[in-house]
Amino acid sequence: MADSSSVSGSGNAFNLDTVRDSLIRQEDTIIFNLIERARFPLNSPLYDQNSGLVPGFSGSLVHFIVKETEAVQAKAGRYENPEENPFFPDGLPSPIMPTTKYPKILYPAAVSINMSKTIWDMYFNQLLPLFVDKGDDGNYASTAASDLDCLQAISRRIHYGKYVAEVKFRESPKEYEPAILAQDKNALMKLLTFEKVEEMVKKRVEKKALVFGREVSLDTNFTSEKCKVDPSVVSRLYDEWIMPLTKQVQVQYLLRRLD
Ligand SMILES: C=C(O[C@@H]1C=C(C(=O)O)C=C[C@H]1O)C(=O)O
Repeated sequence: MADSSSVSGSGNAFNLDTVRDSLIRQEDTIIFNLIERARFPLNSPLYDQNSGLVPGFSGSLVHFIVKETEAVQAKAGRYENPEENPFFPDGLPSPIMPTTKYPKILYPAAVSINMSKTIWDMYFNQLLPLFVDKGDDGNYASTAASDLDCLQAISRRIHYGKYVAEVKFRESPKEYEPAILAQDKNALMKLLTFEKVEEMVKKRVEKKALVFGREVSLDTNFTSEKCKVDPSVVSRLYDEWIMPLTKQVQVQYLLRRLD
C-alpha cells in the first residue's frame, strides 16, 4: 500500500503539508530502527579502524559492510532515487537494470549537497553510546546491518531538507529571493525556521518512543515502564542533530536555488 513517506513517488502531491507528513512518517522508521539497534550491545570491535577483521580491507568492519551493501543496492538502482544518499559514493557501480524515472522536483545541483560524513560521525561518536548497552555479544554482521538501517533512515530524513526547502521556496519565492541573492545564510535560516513546529516534533518523537518502545501484553496495556530506547535520547537526537542538520541542508539548497 502506498503511504506518505515519499514525495518522489509518481502521482504524490508536493506541498508543505505532504512534505511534513513524510517527515512525520519517517519518525516511525527512525524510532523503530533505533529500537532494533538497541537489541545489541555496543560491539565495539565493529568500529575499530585497526581490528584487521576483514582481510585486505583497511578500515573498520562496519565501513566494509556498509560499502559492500551500498554497492549491491546501487546495482539495484537505490541511488537513482534523489531521496537516497550513499555514505560511500566513490566508485559505486551503476544500476544493472532499468529503474523508475523519478520526477524532477529538485534542481540538478542539489545532488552535490551531501551531509553523509557529518551524519556518519554524529551517529557513531555521539548518538550510539547514548542508547546501546556496553558489551560485546559477537553479533557483528547483524549489528552492522542494524547500524546501516539507522544511518539510512536518519540520512534520508536530513537530506529531505532539500524537498522542504524547495516547497518553501515555491510557496513564497518573493520572501526568499532577496536573501538568496544576498547569499545571506542567517536570513535564510530565519525564514525557514518554525520554532513551534520544532517544539511539536520534539514532543511527538518522545511520545512515539514511549509508545513504540514498550512491551505490549494482553492483560494490561503495558507490562512495564521500561522503554527499549530512552525517549529523551530520541528527543535529543532531533533537537541537537536531526533538525539542525535538516535546516543546514535547507540553507545550502536555497543558497543555490537561483543559480
Ligand atoms: C522541516 C521544516 O523546517 C524546519 C526544520 C524542522 C525539522 O527538521 O523538523 C522543523 C521546523 C522548521 O524549523 C518544517 O518547516 O517543517
